[in-house]
Amino acid sequence: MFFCIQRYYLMHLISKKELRKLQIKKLTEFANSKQKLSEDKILKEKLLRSSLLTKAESIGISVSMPIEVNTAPIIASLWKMGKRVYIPRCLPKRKMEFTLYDKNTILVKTKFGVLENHDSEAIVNNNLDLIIVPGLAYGLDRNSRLGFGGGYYDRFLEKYPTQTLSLANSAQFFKQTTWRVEEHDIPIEKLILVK
Ligand SMILES: Nc1nc2c(c(=O)[nH]1)N(C=O)[C@@H](CNc1ccc(C(=O)N[C@@H](CCC(=O)O)C(=O)O)cc1)CN2
Ligand SMILES: Nc1ncnc2c1ncn2[C@@H]1O[C@H](COP(=O)(O)OP(=O)(O)OP(=O)(O)O)[C@@H](O)[C@H]1O
Repeated sequence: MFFCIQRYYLMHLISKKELRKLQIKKLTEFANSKQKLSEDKILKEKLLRSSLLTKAESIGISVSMPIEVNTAPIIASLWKMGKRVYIPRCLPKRKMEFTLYDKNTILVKTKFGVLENHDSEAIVNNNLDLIIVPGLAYGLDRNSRLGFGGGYYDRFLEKYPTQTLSLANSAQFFKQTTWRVEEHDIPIEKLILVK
């Protein structure tokens, strides 16, 4: 019986690649809605009240693209709270590091479309108290996460384990993980949901 159920679920799991494509389409449409604006606000407020955040002094957070939860107002609040904010930058071999981000930082757009700090003198810190991990989809049953497919966060977190948190709007979260989770996929410690 157990094996039959397990087989049923395996047969109905979607590949990460397929779901990525579906989610990018869904999130692109959602990005233009009023609902997204209101959910961004709710998620920001919930995050700022969470104990993981209040306890953390150094925080890793990405500069969002339009289809992601808007991190600009979150970063502004973190600065006001006196937190040290670090943003990721991609390195060769799908590696990533975090660089200090303050009001004087100049951001450069990469080929992939994200803003990064490319200053060679930037302060690098990969030992952060908390990392807010971006994603396209999250599964509530396993705290699983699907990203853009670079494998940057899984590689990074394997080397520099720390507390992780993700913000999930209504277009990003799934009650069940309907995609094939792989061995290298690191679950997110805390998911903050819009509802
Ligand atoms: N806002 C934000 N920043 C982020 C991430 C994210 O998900 N969101 N990342 C989360 O991981 C990292 C960047 N993730 C990436 C994921 C995939 C590819 C990628 O597929 N690149 C193609 C080339 C794309 C092009 O040249 O246009 C490749 O390497 O083949 C690049 C970056 C770090 N910064
Ligand atoms: N820790 C790791 N060590 C080696 N390879 C890895 C590791 N994590 C991921 N990979 C490889 O990177 C590729 C992309 O992984 P995956 O599909 O999990 O990316 P993702 O989590 O969606 O992306 P991202 O973290 O950049 O948002 C896969 O080929 C995977 O095998």
